[in-house]
Amino acid sequence: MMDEAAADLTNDASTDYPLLELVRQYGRADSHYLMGAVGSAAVKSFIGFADVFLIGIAIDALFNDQPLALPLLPDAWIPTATEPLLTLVFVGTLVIAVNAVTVFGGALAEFSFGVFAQRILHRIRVHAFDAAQHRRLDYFDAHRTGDVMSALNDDINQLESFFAVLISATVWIVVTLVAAIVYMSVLNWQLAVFVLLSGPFIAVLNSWFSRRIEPLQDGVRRERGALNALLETSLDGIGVVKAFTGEAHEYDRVESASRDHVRARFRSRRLAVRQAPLNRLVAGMWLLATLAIGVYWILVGPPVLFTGSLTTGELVPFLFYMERITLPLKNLSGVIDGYTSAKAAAKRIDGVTDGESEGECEIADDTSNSGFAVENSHVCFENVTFHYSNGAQPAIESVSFAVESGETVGVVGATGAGKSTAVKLLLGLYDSDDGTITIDGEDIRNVPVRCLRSAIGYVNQDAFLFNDTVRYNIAYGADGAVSDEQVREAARLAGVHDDITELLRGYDTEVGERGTSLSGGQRQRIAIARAVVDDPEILILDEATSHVDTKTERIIQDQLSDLVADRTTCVIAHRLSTVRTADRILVLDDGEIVERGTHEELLEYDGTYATLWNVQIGIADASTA
Ligand SMILES: Nc1ncnc2c1ncn2[C@@H]1O[C@H](COP(=O)(O)OP(=O)(O)OP(=O)(O)O)[C@@H](O)[C@H]1O
Repeated sequence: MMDEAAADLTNDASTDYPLLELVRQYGRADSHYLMGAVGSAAVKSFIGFADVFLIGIAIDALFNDQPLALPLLPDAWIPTATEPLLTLVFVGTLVIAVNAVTVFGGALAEFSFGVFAQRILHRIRVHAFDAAQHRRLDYFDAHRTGDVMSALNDDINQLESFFAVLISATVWIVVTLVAAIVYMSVLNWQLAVFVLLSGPFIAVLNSWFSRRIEPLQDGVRRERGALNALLETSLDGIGVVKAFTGEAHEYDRVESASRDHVRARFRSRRLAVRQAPLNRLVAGMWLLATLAIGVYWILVGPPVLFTGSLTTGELVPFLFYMERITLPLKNLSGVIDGYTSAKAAAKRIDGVTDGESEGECEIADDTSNSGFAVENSHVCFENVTFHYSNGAQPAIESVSFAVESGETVGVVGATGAGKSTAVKLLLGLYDSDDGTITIDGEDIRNVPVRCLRSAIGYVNQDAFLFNDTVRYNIAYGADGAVSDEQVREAARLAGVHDDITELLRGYDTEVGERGTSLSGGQRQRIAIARAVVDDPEILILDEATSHVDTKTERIIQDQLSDLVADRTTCVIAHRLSTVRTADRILVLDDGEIVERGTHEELLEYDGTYATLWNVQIGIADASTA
């Protein structure tokens, strides 16, 4: 079963024709490939049908003494009835020419469909990824990362078979049916009408199946997403799994999710496999009935409701065409199955791309394009209240404070008090429910996200590092646009330069997945270097030195003091010595500010802060005793 806590990715509000919408949105630039492919496939199928027609005409010319009537060819080219060998060679050459056109048309169609498929998939993949990374953070609170990855990977790959194979198969089916009907009508229009009467039966049968298969395909993709999400979290937390010998538990969870996926797939296949034999049965019955009518007509005369004559040379190709129709009908169920599966994938991709994004400003090389640049970095919270979408209580309630330009403010409070939430609101990662947050007097809702965030250097509690070199991770803070010397300077400020030079490959050392080849303290300091490398106007350190010993922390603070001196800085810390020298300290409790002042003022006030301080001093005394 799917994890109930995570929302389903499928966008049920999506258009009824999500695949058509994808082609319209992303396929326009390559529509000439699509047109070329459809045209080649149509020519291939239509011309390919001429061989049987030619053979039928040859039969009547050779055995029934009828003239060789070949439409579109000048009479002077056509052999007369007195030249049977020439007739045979002539028709044989035409059949070879028809097959050559068919082979060439088929190759051209395959090539063009392939190019179109790869180009449109590239655009969808890149756009879907970009849309995903611009979704608001609460989207990722509500959906599992593995599920989103499954949409960006599995579901987009699923579309490959739609663009590269299914469109061509559909064209083939349509053209085959149209061509067969045209050729059959030319041979005998009355028998062709009889064959057409099978159409409504087949249409009703297949629409019944597709209506039932579609929700089952949605279920398949949902279960696949859930399985992927589980695989991702299990492997992501492999260290914890091993430490708690949780392998058997993880195995059971994956086994159960895989079983759910197999069941969902089985439910949809079980229905789909009945479709092909039923189509075949209807087509076979019609073929037999046509054969019976045709034989009776040739031997006895026209049956009731039929008039005129029918020759063997007409009936034989007619039956060949009917047989050729049954082939696409046999494939119709596979095409419908593939189509519903691709439609389910498209709805999930739509679930990623269609929704509220962060309103990113045009990606500009400099902030001047956006019309706003943070200058004084004066930050003000006014009566800010915020609930997480899945939280019962507000994480922040009626919070008001102002940080003057160049000031350092410390934020302390018990775990879960709302400290990190406050800075996430300042970064615009979430939007407050009530109240306003301003920078330099401008509501941050009106400041383009890119401009806002490029003005803020942020070190969060995770100190997440990318699986790349130390240099890459530090330079990331400035979009990679910094010199090696700037990277080293940032590392010095963060007190990690010496540690880096002692690594095997210095700044070129690969830090491993999430930086696991480094110590927690090294990771935090590299994250600080990343935050300061671009010389941001505002610096936010959220538990940025919690893994660093107090001596190293003091060194970092001394080194950062120059940097911090002329910029607005917000330091969140549990260790109160970290914020002791701040210009102002805010004490948060249960989402509200309960005390504010300098270290000395708060000690004198003798409230929550003083109690916390005394406890920490007591711990320090106990440890040194
Ligand atoms: N993404 C989230 N979705 C739902 N609730 C959240 C989310 N992040 C935090 N919360 C809740 O919001 C409240 C405030 O969390 P926050 O992380 O701001 O606290 P904090 O003071 O920074 O805690 P700590 O010192 O432990 O980091 C907590 O009750 C927490 O459970």
